[in-house]
Formats: sequence, C-alpha cells, structure tokens
Amino acid sequence: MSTDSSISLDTMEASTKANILAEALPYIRRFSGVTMVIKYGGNAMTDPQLKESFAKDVVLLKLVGIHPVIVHGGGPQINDLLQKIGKDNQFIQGMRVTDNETMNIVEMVLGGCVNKEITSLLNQHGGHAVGITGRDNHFIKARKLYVSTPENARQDIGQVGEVESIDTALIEEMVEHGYIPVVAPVGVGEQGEAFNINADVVAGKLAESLQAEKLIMLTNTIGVLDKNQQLLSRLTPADINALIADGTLQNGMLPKINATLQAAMHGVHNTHIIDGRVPHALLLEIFTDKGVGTMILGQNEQA
Ligand SMILES: NC(=[NH2+])NCCC[C@H](N)C(=O)O
Repeated sequence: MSTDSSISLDTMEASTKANILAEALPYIRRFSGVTMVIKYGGNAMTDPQLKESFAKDVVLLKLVGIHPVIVHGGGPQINDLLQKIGKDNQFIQGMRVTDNETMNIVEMVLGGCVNKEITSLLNQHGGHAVGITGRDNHFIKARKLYVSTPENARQDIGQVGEVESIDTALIEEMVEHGYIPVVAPVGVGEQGEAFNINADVVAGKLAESLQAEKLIMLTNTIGVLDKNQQLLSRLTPADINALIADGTLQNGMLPKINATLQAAMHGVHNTHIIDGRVPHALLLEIFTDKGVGTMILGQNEQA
C-alpha cells in the first residue's frame, strides 16, 4: 500500500507526463503529413542506447503521420576500415583524398554496412525502412569537387563530389507508400561513377529539393552557442550571418551551419541543430515548445 506522500509524488509525475503529451498534441496536428529530413551522425549512431532511442523516435514520427527521411554519415567507420586494410587516410582541407580504390571502400562502408545497419535498426523497431544511395535510380547527380589551394589553383582530390541535382521522385514514391528512406551520401557522376559527398550537404540539398518542413541535424554539440557558451535556442538566418561575421561560429561548425543556412534560405521552413547525445532529442525538439537545440527559422518564418 502506498503512503500519502507517495501518492502525491505519483500524481505529480503523472501530471508532468500528461503535460508533455498535451504539449505535443498541437505539433502532432501541425506536422501531420509533412516531410522532415534528419541527418543522422555522431554518437547517436554509435552508442547502443542512443541508437535505440533514435530508432524508436523515427518510427514514432512515422506513426503520427510525419514523413522522416534519413541521411547518414559514416566518416569514422570509413577510417576504421581503411586503417584495418592498411590504407592511408589523407585529408586536404578536411576532405578525404579519394582515389578509386578508396572510393570503393567508402561505398562499401556507407552504402553497405552503415546504411544497412540503420535500415535494419529501424525495421527492428517496427518501421518500414529502405536503404538507398544516390546511385539508385541515379537520384543524386554529382560533379567533382575541386579544392582551391592557397595559390588559387584547383586541386583534384579524386572522387569527392558536390551535389549537382537531386531527383526527388524515388524518395517521394517511397514516402507515399509508407517507407522510411535511408540515404547514404554517395552521388553519381556523368559516366555512372560514384562520388563521395559530405552528408550534411546531401541532407541540406535533399531537404531543399523535397521542400521539406524541417531539416534536423543530430550532432555531438548542444546546438549553436554564443560567446559565453550558452545555447542559442532560436535564430534567424541574419543572426547566423552575424555570428559568422563576428567570429562566434568557429571553423568546425561552419560546414554544418552553411548546409542549414542554405536550406533555410531555400524554402525549408525550419532547420534544427540538436544534441544527438541526448536520448530522444528528436521527440523533445519536435514535440515541445522550447525544444532542446537551436532552431533556425526559414527565410519566410516569423522571428
Ligand atoms: N530549439 C528550439 N527553440 N526549438 C523549438 C521547437 C518548436 C517546435 N517543437 C517545432 O519543432 O517547431
């Protein structure tokens, strides 16, 4: 039998839970039928417990009528395999020098191991996930990305690509039929060859092409921080530009920020940078008023 004080504690806990559910309701209604592109990476992709909570969240999103589209990375997994087979990893300006042999490994790891692991994880939790790369139906067209050297010359670093165009028909078809697309960031060149593309860039461009409601990046940071390391919860693209100009946003964060900024400027309603190390970060961001990370308002959203 429970005592009086435990009854009141139970009641409090129940009412907190009820409040959370009630807070979620307007968002469930508002987001029913919309597409959200989710960039999956970092700890959320390697920690067993975080993997579970991610999979449960994605399946729940689908169950309440949201259409999640997953884009994943896999840099550390590629490094591991290259190291195992004794192939050197060389980076220029943060980009992997990718000869044909390396590209084969990249494609094996991204389109094979990592993609199928995520797909299977979602399916195990009751989703209907299907894994693809940009070479499927040639839906992500890529061109070679050159690095500019300090002397302003163009340097060829192999099969590293940038997005030329995305044909969304395949993804839309999958979504319509209830599937959760899981996309590995590999694109296809003019000759049918594979290109390795940065996953943040693919997620941003895909969100843009799909005119998604949201682009959500799961990262290993709590969000965008100000000079005093405090979380900035809501920002406009203009705020972001100011933070870049005054040096608050540092190098490491810039590629991610640029990908979100581009999406925000090209029709994606809101973009979010959230902490993938927090269990259920996706649900907390989407279904609560305050969220857990940084929300960047799209160009036409109200500040
Ligand atoms: N970091 C934030 N301020 N998040 C607010 C999220 C609000 C709402 N749940 C949405 O997804 O649109």
